[in-house]
Amino acid sequence: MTEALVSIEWKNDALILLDQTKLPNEIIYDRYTTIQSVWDAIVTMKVRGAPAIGVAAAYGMYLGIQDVTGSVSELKDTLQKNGEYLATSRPTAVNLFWAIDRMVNCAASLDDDSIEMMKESLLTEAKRIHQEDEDINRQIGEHLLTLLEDGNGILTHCNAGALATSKYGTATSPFYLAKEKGWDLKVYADETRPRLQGSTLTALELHRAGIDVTVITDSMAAMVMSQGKIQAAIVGCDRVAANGDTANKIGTLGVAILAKHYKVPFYIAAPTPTIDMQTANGDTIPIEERNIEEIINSLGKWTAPKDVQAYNPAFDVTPADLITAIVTEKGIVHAPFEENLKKLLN
Ligand SMILES: CSC[C@@H](O)[C@@H](O)C(=O)COP(=O)(O)O
Repeated sequence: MTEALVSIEWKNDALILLDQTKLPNEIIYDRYTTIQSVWDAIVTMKVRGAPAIGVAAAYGMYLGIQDVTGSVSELKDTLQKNGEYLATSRPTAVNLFWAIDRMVNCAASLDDDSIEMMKESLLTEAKRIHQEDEDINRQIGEHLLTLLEDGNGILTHCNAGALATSKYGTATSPFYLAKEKGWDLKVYADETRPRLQGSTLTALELHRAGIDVTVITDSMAAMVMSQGKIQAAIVGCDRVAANGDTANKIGTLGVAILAKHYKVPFYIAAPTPTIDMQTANGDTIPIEERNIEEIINSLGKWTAPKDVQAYNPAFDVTPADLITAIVTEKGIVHAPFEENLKKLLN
């Protein structure tokens, strides 16, 4: 077991981010002191994963008001504008917009404070968002663990791990907690084309934690399920719509369809900030499309003709009827999701 990697930290008045694009080969931490650099880190996926994007955005909002010295209303206007700017970084993970709103609403609730006090309160709010994420993940893990048994094989896709969050991860949280209990879970990590978050990140963090992890290519998931090696599939999410339809990393939908075929329960690990009751269903979740070079030139060389057409949606939507349960920090939600999510959030 090697020391756990911390992907996001606030230290000496700066945001410290582990550059996830360099993993697993290099462990490089960069220091961020401007909102523009935080925006860039989100766009280039140096920080990625819905909760980590939200936490980074909250600190980015704080960094963006450092030069404001005028009135309280000037500070609020700047915060609003900065929120609109950060919101252009990535479209799918609702945690980004949720964290921006939290910071704007925090400022709105501080009418009478001096500008310095407001800045202080906004830093406290960003730190609270950061700490809450850690607490939420542990609780999600405890709920997920009640659905598993010692010795189970679990398939996961992408990285909904400690690297994508403050600690524990969401989908990976039960793996860490099972380890604390002395259970032996066997985790299969889909490599997750095209950016390989499963092999570069999930395999790395679980391997460092001494958790039994096996990397497979995405196209092997059907085979391992057909061999009876998988007792549950657990994935994270970038946005859960009001009816339970869930956007997550491209390839998740395929895993859900396979799970249904092989009668394997398919669980979404969902922190409540990732549940978006304003979006009625999956049809209106904005799906990010990324540069096609991620597909045709991502392995250090061209893997297709340079000028060929390619299509690179970064997320897909799993319809609610393929989901066995949505596991949140507040409890486990089953169908009918719309009704039960409303009850959970009230
Ligand atoms: C706890 S992270 C949940 C999701 O954000 C994760 O599964 C995922 O799809 C991440 O996508 P990414 O494009 O790497 O940001």
